[in-house]
Amino acid sequence: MLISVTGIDGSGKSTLVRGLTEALTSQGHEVVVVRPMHHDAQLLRMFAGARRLAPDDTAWAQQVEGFIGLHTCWVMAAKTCDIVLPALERGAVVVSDRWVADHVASQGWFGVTLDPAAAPLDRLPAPDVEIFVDVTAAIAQRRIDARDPEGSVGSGPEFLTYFRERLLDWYGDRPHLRLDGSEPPQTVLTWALSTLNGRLSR
Ligand SMILES: Nc1ncnc2c1ncn2[C@@H]1O[C@H](COP(=O)(O)OP(=O)(O)OP(=O)(O)O)[C@@H](O)[C@H]1O
Ligand SMILES: Cc1cn([C@H]2C[C@H](O)[C@@H](COP(=O)(O)O)O2)c(=O)[nH]c1=O
Repeated sequence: MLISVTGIDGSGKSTLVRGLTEALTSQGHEVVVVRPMHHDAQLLRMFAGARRLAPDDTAWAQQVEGFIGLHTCWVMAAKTCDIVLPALERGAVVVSDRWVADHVASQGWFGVTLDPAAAPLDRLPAPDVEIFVDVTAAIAQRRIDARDPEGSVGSGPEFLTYFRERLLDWYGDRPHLRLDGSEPPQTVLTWALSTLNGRLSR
């Protein structure tokens, strides 16, 4: 089973992923956690360098953001082939910290339109359960400020507001489990498990 956990930065995705991993492992499931969009530090420095090379050149900036957006799609494809598909084939529960929804919803902020014909997103497996941990931008920003006083890539109230609105659009009529991430972590976990345990025991 593939479970994706989606939400704006600071919404509590990683916290929920950790709770799910612990709970499902203790029930006897093999749980594999993946962060399909996570870039290593060297790649992030490369992106930052590319942005700095010509900061006032709009055409260059668009080219760089387009490259980063598309590159991330291929990172997801590679991690899916290396980690997700083999785990699903042997019957493990895969818990993914972000999935396609996160990437598609955030890219407009960077001026990037992902062309499904050029990006492999349509070929990635659809999650069996999509969990959307939803919090307001203000709550997320407070948590990010407390966690990363230096700031991080996905921060800033305007970005978070944009990202959340696009996620709400994305999930408009798609089946998903939306959880109120402003509740305490244990409450969010209990809600998620009550849905998952019904699906996993089938
Ligand atoms: N339900 C919650 N209530 C209060 N605080 C929470 C809750 N969930 C997570 N937090 C805290 O908020 C911060 C962000 O949580 P977490 O790292 O899980 O979010 P995230 O969505 O994975 O963030 P990012 O996408 O930026 O990595 C952490 O300091 C965490 O302890
Ligand atoms: C939401 C989003 C993020 N990214 C980038 C930003 C980070 O480098 C990673 C995500 O890392 P995380 O630790 O797993 O949150 O990916 C991106 O390229 N596209 C996005 O939509």
